[in-house]
Amino acid sequence: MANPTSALSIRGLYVDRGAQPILHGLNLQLTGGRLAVLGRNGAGKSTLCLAIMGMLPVRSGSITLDGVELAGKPPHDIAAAGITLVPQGRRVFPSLTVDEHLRLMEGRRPGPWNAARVYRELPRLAERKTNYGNQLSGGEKQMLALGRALMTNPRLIVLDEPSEGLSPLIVEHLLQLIAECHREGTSILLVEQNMRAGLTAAAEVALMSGGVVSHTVSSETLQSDENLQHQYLGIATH
Ligand SMILES: Nc1ncnc2c1ncn2[C@@H]1O[C@H](COP(=O)(O)OP(=O)(O)OP(=O)(O)O)[C@@H](O)[C@H]1O
Repeated sequence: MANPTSALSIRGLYVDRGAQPILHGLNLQLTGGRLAVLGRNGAGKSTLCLAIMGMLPVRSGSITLDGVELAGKPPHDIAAAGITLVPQGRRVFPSLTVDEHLRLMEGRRPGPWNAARVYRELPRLAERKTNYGNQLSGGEKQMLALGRALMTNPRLIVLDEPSEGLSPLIVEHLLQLIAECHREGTSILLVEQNMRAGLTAAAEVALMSGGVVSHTVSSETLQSDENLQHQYLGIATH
């Protein structure tokens, strides 16, 4: 039996980038512990992730975690509330070592994750402990971005396209670790263009286009509906 997970509720979210409106009254509910958000390039997925983390201003709307309003709060308050983001592109510092990245996050929130456990679960990082960010491969950077996020012992982890540019083997390893976090009670919001990764990670999928969530469907429904795949992910039907 999984531990109880936190509920994320987003209602009527409007977010702009510069003068351009990007999210247009987006609604999303994560109540079952794991939700994948799938959509094509430009659907607004990264904008959503950054807005949840307080890294883009919310024009209007509500973002709550277990009923506590977070919209309009700065990123450090949102991190303190237990949300962590694994950003698109990994954002690893070129001149910090693997170990320094992890130590930066040490002791932020109590919980089962510490550097020893990150090294145990991601042994490749232990081998690269003294290497600098700019010496890591794409897969190693993604492992570090995930390890660093886990060091904060999050209640909700938001992952923005973690599978981008990685081999299927590495993606599988990361998804296994994410599933383990979920079993321990962390809620997972996995944003992807890669349908396979999204379907593996969650039983429920929010389909995003044009800055809103248009449908929320089960992963079985998406898997069997080629029209939906074509419409939201641009996967060719035949
Ligand atoms: N820094 C920025 N300044 C202004 N507009 C931006 C910026 N970043 C993205 N946009 C615009 O916001 C819209 C949504 O982009 P966003 O990155 O959220 O989409 P996405 O679904 O994550 O796609 P991708 O997978 O390509 O990142 C796009 O029209 C994009 O051109």
